[in-house]
Amino acid sequence: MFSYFGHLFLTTLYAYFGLTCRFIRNAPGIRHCIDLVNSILLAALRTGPLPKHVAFIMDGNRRFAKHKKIPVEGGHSVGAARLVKILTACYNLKIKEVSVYAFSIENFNRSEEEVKNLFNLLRDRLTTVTSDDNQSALDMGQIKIRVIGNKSMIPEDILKDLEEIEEKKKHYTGGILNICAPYTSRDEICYSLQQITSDASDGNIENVAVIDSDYVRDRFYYGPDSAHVDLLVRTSGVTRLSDYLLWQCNENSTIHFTGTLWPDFTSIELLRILVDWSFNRFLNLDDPESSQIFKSVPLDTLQKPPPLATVTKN
Ligand SMILES: CC(C)=CCC/C(C)=C/CC/C(C)=C/COP(=O)(O)OP(=O)(O)O
Repeated sequence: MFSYFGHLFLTTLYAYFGLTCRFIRNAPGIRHCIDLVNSILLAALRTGPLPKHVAFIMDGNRRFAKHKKIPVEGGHSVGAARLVKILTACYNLKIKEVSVYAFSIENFNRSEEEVKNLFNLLRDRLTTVTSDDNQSALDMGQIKIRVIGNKSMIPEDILKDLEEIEEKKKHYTGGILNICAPYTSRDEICYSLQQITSDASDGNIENVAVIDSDYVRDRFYYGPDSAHVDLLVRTSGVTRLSDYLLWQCNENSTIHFTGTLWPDFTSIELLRILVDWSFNRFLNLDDPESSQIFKSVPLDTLQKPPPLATVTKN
């Protein structure tokens, strides 16, 4: 119960904080107060349930660029800077694993120039945030970086640099950042099937019954080390999954769509989403067993079908 009221308090504090910020955040000297309230909020949020694995579909970079009348690559660049801020917030909250849809296989249909710019941006940003003198949250938090997807589609020079970064960070245990590029779930499932067929033709499968869901998952680009996704956030008002993490989202995953364009997506908005998630998880609203505690009528009596003997046919 204490925790329940703690969460109520947190939500109220958050609403107040969010409202105040909007009006006063540019006033001189106010930054310190905001940072202080922010750390109190983070500490309070950490006392409740939090997702272990959060994924983002970072959508809306080009529309942002169009609104701001800047070139498309400017939109992607602001988007990448925003990602670093969001990752910092996630790792400060001790969220163990974050996945981002940095490049869908479908994105190869964009102009050659945009594709080239996106890969360069990916390489350059990652090199900067992981360089030894950068002191970013990613490095300070000992975050392992993994490039997840069909690596054979990545230009050779970029792949070489990305693999160097992966190699340098592979022993880190503070958290995981999965950069999905070039990725689609269907491609990942096909990849797993190819591995399984190859296992079979090598004579390594004696009984087909060994091919269960863990066996299929272990042969994904993601590999066996990943947790299922607890929370998937898509920005920009588009309500599609775009072939992202179809297997990794299970029956308990929450999908959150927000109208905010990715470059405008702030850690405050992420906090609000996490408060909602945490609150729902605390009340366990999706779980009929535990939600009975909060309802006066037990759920099973609400939906009970009539006994078979009383059903009459006309
Ligand atoms: C370090 C690192 C991982 C950097 C990633 C950079 C980044 C933010 C990539 C996202 C690219 C992308 C295709 C965004 C979708 O918006 P869109 O281009 O589809 O925009 P739209 O929805 O307005 O058309």
